[in-house]
Amino acid sequence: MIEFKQINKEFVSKGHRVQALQNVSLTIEDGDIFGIIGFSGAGKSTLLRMVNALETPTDGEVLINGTNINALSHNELRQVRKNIGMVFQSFNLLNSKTVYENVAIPLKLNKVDEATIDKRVKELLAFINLPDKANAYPSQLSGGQKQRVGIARALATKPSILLCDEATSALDPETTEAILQLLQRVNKEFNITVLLVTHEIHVIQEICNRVAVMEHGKVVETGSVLDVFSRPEQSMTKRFVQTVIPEKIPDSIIAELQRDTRHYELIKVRFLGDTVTKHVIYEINRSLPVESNIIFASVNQLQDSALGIFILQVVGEAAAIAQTKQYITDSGLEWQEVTL
Ligand SMILES: Nc1ncnc2c1ncn2[C@@H]1O[C@H](COP(=O)(O)OP(=O)(O)OP(=O)(O)O)[C@@H](O)[C@H]1O
Repeated sequence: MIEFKQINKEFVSKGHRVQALQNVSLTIEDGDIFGIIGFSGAGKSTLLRMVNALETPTDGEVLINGTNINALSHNELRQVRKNIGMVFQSFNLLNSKTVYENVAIPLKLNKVDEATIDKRVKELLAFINLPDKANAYPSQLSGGQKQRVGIARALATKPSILLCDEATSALDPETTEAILQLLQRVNKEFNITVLLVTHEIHVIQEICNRVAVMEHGKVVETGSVLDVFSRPEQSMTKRFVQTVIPEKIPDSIIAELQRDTRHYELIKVRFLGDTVTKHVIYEINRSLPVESNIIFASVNQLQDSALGIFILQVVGEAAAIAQTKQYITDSGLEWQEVTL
C-alpha cells in the first residue's frame, strides 16, 4: 500500500516559489491500477516521483507498506527502490547499449550473478514479446518497442510497484493500446500495483480501477473509475470525463425540442449494465400515462461494466411526469432533470 499523507511541496527556482503540491492525501491499495490525471503543471509527476523518493515532500509523509520512506537510511532506501520500477514518457533507454543490456542494468547495479541475469532478461524479453530484439539497439526500435523495453527494465528486479510517468503520451493510438494492455498484464500476471500519471482520460478509462483528479497541486476528486466516471462532481473532472463519455444533446435535436409545444420534461437516466433500463423504458411507456422518447443515448465500456446515459423526453401532465420520476427512482436508477 502507498499512502500520501498531507503532502506539500514547494519548489524555489530563480527566487520564485512554486507550490507544486498542496495538502495531498491519497491511498493506493495493493493490486490497484491507480491513475492520476490532470493538465500540465498540476503536480502529477512531482507526486509520482515521491514514491521512489526522487522528490521529497516539504512536509507530509509518503508511506510504503507503513514505512515512511523519507525517514530511511541510504541503504534502506536502496532496498525499497528495488521494489519499485519506473517507466517514462521518453523511455530513458541507454542508446549505446543493446536491448538485452538495457534490461540487465538494474540487475547489474544490484550485483546479481550473470546466470541469473541471463535467465531473467530472457524471461522479460519473452514477456514483452521481443525475444528476437535482444541484440538490437534502441535506435533500431519503434516507440512502442522502446517502451516495451522500458517496461521490461522496470520489472527486472521483480518489483511490487510500477510507476508510469506519461508512459503512452509519446505513442500513437494503436501503440498506446498495446502498451496499456501490457501494463494490464503486468498488473494481473505479476500482481504489481501500477501507479500512473497521465493527461489522457482514455488511459484511465481503459485500464485503471481508481483515479485521482489533480488541479493546481491539489487532488480535487478521487474514487473508483466507475463512480467518478458515472458521477463526476468537480468541473475539472467533468471536463475530462465528457470527452470520452458524451452527454450533450445534439444541436439539431435541441432545435426540434424547442419547437415542441407539448408539455414535457427532459430526464437524464444513468445506469450500469443495459438490461435494467430497457425494461424501465418499456414499463414507463406501457404502464404510465406519458410518452417517453430517447433523445440521446451513450453506452461506454468501463472495466467490466457498461455505463449508459439516456436522456428521455417525457411528454405528459406534470403529475404523470412526477410519477415517472418516482418509477425510475424505485427501479434503482439515478436520474437528473436536464434543461435546454
Ligand atoms: N525541479 C523543479 N523546480 C522548480 N519547479 C518545479 C520543479 N519540478 C516541478 N516544478 C513545478 O511544479 C509544478 C508541478 O509540476 P509537475 O511536473 O509535477 O506537473 P505535472 O502535472 O506532472 O505536469 P507535466 O505533465 O507538464 O509534467 C509546475 O508548476 C512545475 O513548473
